[in-house]
Amino acid sequence: MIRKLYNLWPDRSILLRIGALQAVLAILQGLLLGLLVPILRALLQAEPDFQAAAPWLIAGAIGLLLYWVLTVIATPIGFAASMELAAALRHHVMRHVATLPLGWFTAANKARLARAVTADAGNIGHLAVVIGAPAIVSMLVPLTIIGVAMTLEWRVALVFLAIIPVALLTLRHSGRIASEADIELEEAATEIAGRAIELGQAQTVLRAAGQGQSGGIRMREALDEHRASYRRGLRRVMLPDLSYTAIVLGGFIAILAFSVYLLLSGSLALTDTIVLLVLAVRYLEPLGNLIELIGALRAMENAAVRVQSILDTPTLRYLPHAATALEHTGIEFENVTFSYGNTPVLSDVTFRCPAGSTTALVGPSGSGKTTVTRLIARFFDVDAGCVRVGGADVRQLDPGVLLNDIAIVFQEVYLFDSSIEENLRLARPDASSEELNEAARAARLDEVIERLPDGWQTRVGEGGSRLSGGERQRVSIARAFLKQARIVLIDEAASALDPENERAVSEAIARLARDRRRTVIVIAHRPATLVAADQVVALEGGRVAEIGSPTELRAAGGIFAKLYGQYEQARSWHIPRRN
Ligand SMILES: Nc1ncnc2c1ncn2[C@@H]1O[C@H](COP(=O)(O)OP(=O)(O)OP(=O)(O)O)[C@@H](O)[C@H]1O
Repeated sequence: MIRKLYNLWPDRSILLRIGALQAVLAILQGLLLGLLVPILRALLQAEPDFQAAAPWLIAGAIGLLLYWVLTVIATPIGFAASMELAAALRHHVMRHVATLPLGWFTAANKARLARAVTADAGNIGHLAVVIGAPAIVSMLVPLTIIGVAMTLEWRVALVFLAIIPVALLTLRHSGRIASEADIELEEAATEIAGRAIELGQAQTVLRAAGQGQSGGIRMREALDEHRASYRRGLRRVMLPDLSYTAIVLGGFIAILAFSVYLLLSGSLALTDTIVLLVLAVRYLEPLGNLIELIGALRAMENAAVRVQSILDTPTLRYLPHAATALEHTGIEFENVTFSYGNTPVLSDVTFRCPAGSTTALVGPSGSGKTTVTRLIARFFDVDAGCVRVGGADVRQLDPGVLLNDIAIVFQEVYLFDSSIEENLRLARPDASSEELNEAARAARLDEVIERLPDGWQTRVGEGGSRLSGGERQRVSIARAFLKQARIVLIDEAASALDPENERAVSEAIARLARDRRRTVIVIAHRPATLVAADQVVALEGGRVAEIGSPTELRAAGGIFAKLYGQYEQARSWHIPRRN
């Protein structure tokens, strides 16, 4: 896993440089400690021999200087490398999610994504360097010290060596538990982030329903769970951590006891005993640090697993022989079956919208109308059957080709917090001002712009909050005109707009549909839109219940006739009639 991530490093030679530098630093540290042997031997005599110690002291000073210079060089290289890895990871993840089906973007996954590109990528980059360096030091310094101890007293050196396997075994166990605790804690943290996103998105709904507090309760639950898992984690890692510390301390006591025994039995000189004990302290210190390093290493590995799990999410697949242009603008559903996860939504849906026609999609709430439009724009892929646009399976169409020719007018129109002009230009950045004006006129947006304080340059607020729902929809319809899209998918507002917007939006939709160069599919709620359609596809429970012209279906007295009656009734309640 970690190797996979290291492969993402843009310039891997930098890793070799860091590794080599750290190895040199570690060996240098060990050798500097080795210099203690001749120095202490010369100085710890009854008559200290400064002359004998002097060359070793000079060598030590030069070694220390070299150590300092190498550390100064290593620090910025490590910093640059960690930034590079984090940036490469972030780009990689963002490129990947841009190709995922829209269904993937749930609140929980948005939270995972946010953590992956912020904390996780940053930690991986940082820890890769921060752990890498001391890990090399913590391995090489003890090994160098064992080499030095061998030259002094091989039997004590063996005690040094014997500590390693026992320590590593405990370390492995402790690392596994630390890793499990870290995974649990991270899951709780992601849950908090998901709830926070959900809470932000649902504010309007929660407040409107007087449920602002219950939103807070869900958040508090997540926070409590996070705190609890933190405490659980601490309790779980405490015992293995303490055992490891006990082994390291026990190791020192063993070295001390054995060295004193050898001293008392006359086989080890006092100076060598002191040197061995100094070496033992320096030997055990990096071993002691390993417990923290292993925790950080596991945390990094877990972060890498989380990032990798996003990178492993399958992207939309493209069938071979990609079509590079639409032959016509007809749309066909052939035995389409689709579910969101395990929830079946469409079953065996078949219908055809000839090029240039207008099709009204009707059906009770939840019957799958919006899903039909999403499948045409390939926000999701069908489970079975086939959706064809311009004669080609949408999975064969280059995404650019498909979306260039499709404009979508959603019920809830999202606008960016910039000017009306910029929001419109999204549809065609190179449009001339004449084309912008024409699109605005066609969508009856010109009347709205005239009223706004700064006209075209008026900022619309986040999500378009400074415009009414109907006005936002007019912007969206103007985008469709401007884009000159040959296929338009419209989700007509189900709730009644104010009379002025109602008329303007209906007129604009009718104008879009009148142009026979366009194929229009409209999820229709207004009797006027329904009557103007060439055909009606009525869905019920995810199946096609009726297909025919509006007149035929009204006469047939089925589901369409019933819905038509309901819509008419609803209109008569909501729209004040003027006589
Ligand atoms: N992203 C999603 N994930 C899971 N289920 C979904 C998702 N979107 C819609 N559904 C479910 O799929 C079913 C069909 O939804 P769809 O929005 O297509 O119906 P609709 O006919 O357009 O409804 P409405 O008229 O209320 O907008 C519903 O039961 C809905 O809850």
